[in-house]
Amino acid sequence: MFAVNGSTFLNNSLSGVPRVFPRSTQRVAAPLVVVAAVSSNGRPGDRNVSVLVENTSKEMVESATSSSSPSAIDKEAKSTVGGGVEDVYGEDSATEDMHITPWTVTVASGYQLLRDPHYNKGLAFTEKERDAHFLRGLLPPGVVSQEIQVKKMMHNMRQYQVPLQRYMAMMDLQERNERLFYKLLIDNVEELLPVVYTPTVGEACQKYGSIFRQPQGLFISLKEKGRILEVLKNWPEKKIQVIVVTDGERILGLGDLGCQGMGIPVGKLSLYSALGGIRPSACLPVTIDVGTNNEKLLEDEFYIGLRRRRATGQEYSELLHEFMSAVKQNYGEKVLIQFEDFANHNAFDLLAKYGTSHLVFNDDIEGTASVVLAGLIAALKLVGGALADHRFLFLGAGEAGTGIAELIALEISKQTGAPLEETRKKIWLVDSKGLIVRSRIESLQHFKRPWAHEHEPINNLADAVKSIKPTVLIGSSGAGRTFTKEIVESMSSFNEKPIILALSNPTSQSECTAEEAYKWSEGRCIFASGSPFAPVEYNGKVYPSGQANNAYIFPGFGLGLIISGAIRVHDEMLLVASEALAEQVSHENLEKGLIYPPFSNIRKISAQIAARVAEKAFQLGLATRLPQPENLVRYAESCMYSPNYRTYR
Ligand SMILES: NC(=O)C1=CN([C@@H]2O[C@H](COP(=O)(O)OP(=O)(O)OC[C@H]3O[C@@H](n4cnc5c(N)ncnc54)[C@H](OP(=O)(O)O)[C@@H]3O)[C@@H](O)[C@H]2O)C=CC1
Ligand SMILES: CC(=O)C(=O)O
Ligand SMILES: [Mg+2]
Repeated sequence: MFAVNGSTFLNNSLSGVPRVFPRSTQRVAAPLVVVAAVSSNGRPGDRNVSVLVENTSKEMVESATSSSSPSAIDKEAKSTVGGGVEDVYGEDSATEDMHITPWTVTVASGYQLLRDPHYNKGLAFTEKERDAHFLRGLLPPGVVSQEIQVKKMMHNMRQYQVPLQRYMAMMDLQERNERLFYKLLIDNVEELLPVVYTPTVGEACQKYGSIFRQPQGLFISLKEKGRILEVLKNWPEKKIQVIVVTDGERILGLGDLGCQGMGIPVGKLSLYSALGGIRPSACLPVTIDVGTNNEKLLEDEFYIGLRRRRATGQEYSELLHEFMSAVKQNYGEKVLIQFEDFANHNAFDLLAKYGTSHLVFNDDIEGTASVVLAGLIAALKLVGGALADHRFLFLGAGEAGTGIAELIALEISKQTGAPLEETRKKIWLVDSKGLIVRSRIESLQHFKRPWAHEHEPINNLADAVKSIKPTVLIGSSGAGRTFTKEIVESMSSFNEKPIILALSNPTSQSECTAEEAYKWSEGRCIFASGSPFAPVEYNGKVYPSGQANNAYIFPGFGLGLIISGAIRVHDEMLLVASEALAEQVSHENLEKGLIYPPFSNIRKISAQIAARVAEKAFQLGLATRLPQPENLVRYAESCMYSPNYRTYR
């Protein structure tokens, strides 16, 4: 760490680039707005705001609207008045040739309240609320609790045989009754995670155009170049804390899905709220549409995005730069921007470029690294030895593969004191052309070069396994069924307990299934996968397997950044997040062969991760939420969003 011009540089970064940050940013509480008024510039986003009726008196509405009411418009103007009888706000007194602002100030009551997903409670509105909020007659007379609503929804969900129908039912619920959606997801996380997240979200993105009903998130396309700040202001929520952004070029292991990648930021942010307790209103899903190279989508009449091939080079980077600048201008220094499912030829560069000026996190590179390191730390309790005693082989040398590799090397270096260049030598990667070796260095992308060790060329994984004899085999290729019987048997021939992680998503792209891994290793392997597999029965024994997915990390990681008011991400935070997650793996989990804790406990786990990340932010001088809270775990828990209904006056 070193200081230049009042900024501190941390020269230790997964992206290989020092992260830089100013030291003196203070947290400033935003004023509480009770009644939203029509803005003087007539922006729709500022204008059409619903507030609960109990907060609003007639005088407040009048005073809030008077400054910009069209009654202030020059009444001397000629021409006819086109609106008939003058309305209460004076809008109709504007003559036909005048420009007017089409604004409304409404209270969320009656019919509108039932259609506002933030406030709607459906049949759970009490008798008193039905009276106070003009709901009489708009609902059937029965009153039910939120618990009964959850029970009914789960009953209905289980009737659907097709996963995509469940996904659509969940999205409909999110659009209709947000709190019920989150209550359902939190209380049934293990059952519903595969619906709103991988694998089903993958299929949803592939078919996004045909299942599209209501837009979710913010779409920023090349058409909006030069106006991105304006577009951000169209989003109805103002206090954004986390943005998940994709350009749709590498959606899970499914490739370029263009604008239809929107399912991913929407899904990830649902997990931010359900698993990490970030308020839904503070979350903003964004898809940047620069076109797609997916010919099938370009020809699909239901495709929702720009019908052009992807912008690259300057056209691409200018749009991204405008977006990054607009975000900072609109939301300030402490909004977390999570890059998700960008192709690797952009992902590493974006992380390096904006890591020094924004609070950015690449989930595929950094979140995945942290979750896999956690699983490996836990697995050591089953296989023995220290990390440094193991040999690692990856199939896939992209974002996930090289990100994980770098964090493992960093952890070994931290534990042993050996230089990073040395610890990297324990790690080998195979890409589509074979083992990454020194003789290939000239043709390698920059993020692969640190892994080009001395070795004769090998062009396939099976031979690489035989030659390297890894103790840990990690699949991060996006290529399904690539861990063959021969490969798993080979791993099992020189390891008593081979560690095999098939990280690729969705299930169709998994390098092998749980059943294959346990069967081919005769029940000896320690297995986890990116998408979930049901427990496997082999030789009379049941083997449950864990989910090695960054969903364990990013919600708690983001919470930690937010509650500490962190202004930059640092690799040390990834390491402590891994340690915190590994500590949550119990003896009972390990006895079953599980190297991750169950998701059912995830909010408590996220609070632990958040506390450690926040603590690290304070230690590094990156936190701005001062003074530091005494008990960070309790503080993290107290900050978490609860989906329980609120009582309306
Ligand atoms: N479980 C989790 O939490 C996460 C899982 N993932 C999953 O990991 C997968 C990869 O993601 P990411 O790293 O971002 O993707 P990238 O495109 O960055 O990297 C893919 C890598 O796999 C290599 N590859 C592709 N096909 C083959 C093949 N048949 N044989 C050998 N190597 C191959 C590519 O080789 P080349 O470079 O030569 O083209 C490249 O090195 C995806 O399926 C994604 O869903 C990603 C993030 C998190
Ligand atoms: C899990 C995830 O981020 C991915 O597969 O891309
Ligand atoms: Mg991803």
